[in-house]
Amino acid sequence: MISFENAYKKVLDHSQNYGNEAVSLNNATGRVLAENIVADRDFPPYDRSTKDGIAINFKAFEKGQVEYSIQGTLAAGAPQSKLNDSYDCLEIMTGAVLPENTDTVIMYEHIAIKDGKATVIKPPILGQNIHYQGGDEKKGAVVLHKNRKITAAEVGVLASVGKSEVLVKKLPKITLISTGNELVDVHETPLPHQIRKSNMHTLTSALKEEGILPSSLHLLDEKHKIEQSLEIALKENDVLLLSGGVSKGKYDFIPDALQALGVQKVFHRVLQRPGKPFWFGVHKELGTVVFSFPGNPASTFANYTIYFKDWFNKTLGLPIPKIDVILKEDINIGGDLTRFIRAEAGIKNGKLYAKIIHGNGSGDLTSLVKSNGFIKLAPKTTPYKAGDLVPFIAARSIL
Ligand SMILES: Nc1nc2c(c(=O)[nH]1)N[C@H]1C(S)=C(S)[C@@H](COP(=O)(O)OP(=O)(O)OC[C@H]3O[C@@H](n4cnc5c(N)ncnc54)[C@H](O)[C@@H]3O)O[C@H]1N2
Ligand code: MOO
Repeated sequence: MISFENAYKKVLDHSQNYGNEAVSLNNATGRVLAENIVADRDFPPYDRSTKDGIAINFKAFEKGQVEYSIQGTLAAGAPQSKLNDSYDCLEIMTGAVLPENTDTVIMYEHIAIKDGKATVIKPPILGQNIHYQGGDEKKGAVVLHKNRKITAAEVGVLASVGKSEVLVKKLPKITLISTGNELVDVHETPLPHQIRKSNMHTLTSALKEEGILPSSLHLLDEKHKIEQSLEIALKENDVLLLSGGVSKGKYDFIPDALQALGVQKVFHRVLQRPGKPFWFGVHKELGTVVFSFPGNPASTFANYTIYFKDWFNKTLGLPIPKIDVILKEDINIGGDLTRFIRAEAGIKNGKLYAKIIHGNGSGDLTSLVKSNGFIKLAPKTTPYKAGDLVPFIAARSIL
């Protein structure tokens, strides 16, 4: 058995690069940018008015002029115009190009208009209400760096630089595989000795949040059948996520089957709870990465969150989140296992605290919905104390 830290490092060391693909802008949300995005022109591309009002030449005001004849009106979308007489003004709308021979915009609320003349009520400051050309970004500047997750704000920037197609990181092709004769489908009524499959649905839902639509497969505990199906799945996928069949039972065929099919074991069994019998390996020729999680629903979910998500982030070039929380209560874990304890993190007085959610061990799925992640406690013979700072692995948004 290896330590958690060692296992975690080995998993991250096997992060992959699946290359890039172009997607249309409207399909880019949630994907990871694979190219630097450069401003194709200055931002903004011209000196623009930020208010509806009048554009003046400030020198006229400095010389004591408060009443200006209105030369005309400028709408956004009209080409640049010119103020012919420095002692007149032009009405200007928000977003319109500042006319030549003007340098200051006064909003309507600060003037009074009567008989084609505008009278200043509130004295302006030179250059007010103008968003200058290149004030946000100069043409050629990198406005978005690659390895960034595309959200609504990035989509807006991509649209404004004319990117109707965007280069993003390719996502791995994933199949989820559940194992076990005791499992029946969700729509079925289980017999007293059966249970409904939940792991595949949990993982499908988790992967959907990452923009991946996985395939899924169920294997009965039959050695030959397992090998046959795994052989095909290994060839057709980049990643396999399995649940069950990896501990010491008489029907736990998965580790042997994977190795017989050429998947190189990186490790099996980790000094952690839950999720101890985790098996991880890579098929060197095919490049398929195999996460074979213990079947207990809470163990599958914990190991998906702890290992797969960080592997996935690293694979896509995204940062791996690191959060520390303050323990709300004492807890004694002892022993030699790294513990991942379900907890509810929340902010109080600007600080992030974690309340432990007491559950019934790895088989207890219901306590997962009461938590928003796991506190990670390294093996320690003395108790952790309320007030201690410990790492937190978020399984959902914590705010
Ligand atoms: N002698 C030992 N026995 C066990 C050990 C051990 O070290 N020595 N480890 C225990 C730990 S810890 C875990 S975790 C489990 C993991 O067992 P497996 O990975 O072999 O999983 P299964 O036996 O197939 O299933 C365990 C449990 O989870 C239920 N299950 C499985 N798949 C699903 C699914 N898709 N949806 C819902 N529930 C599922 C299954 O019915 C079992 O109840 O081993 C311990 N034993
Ligand atoms: O390692 Mo198991 O996941 O504790 O029940």
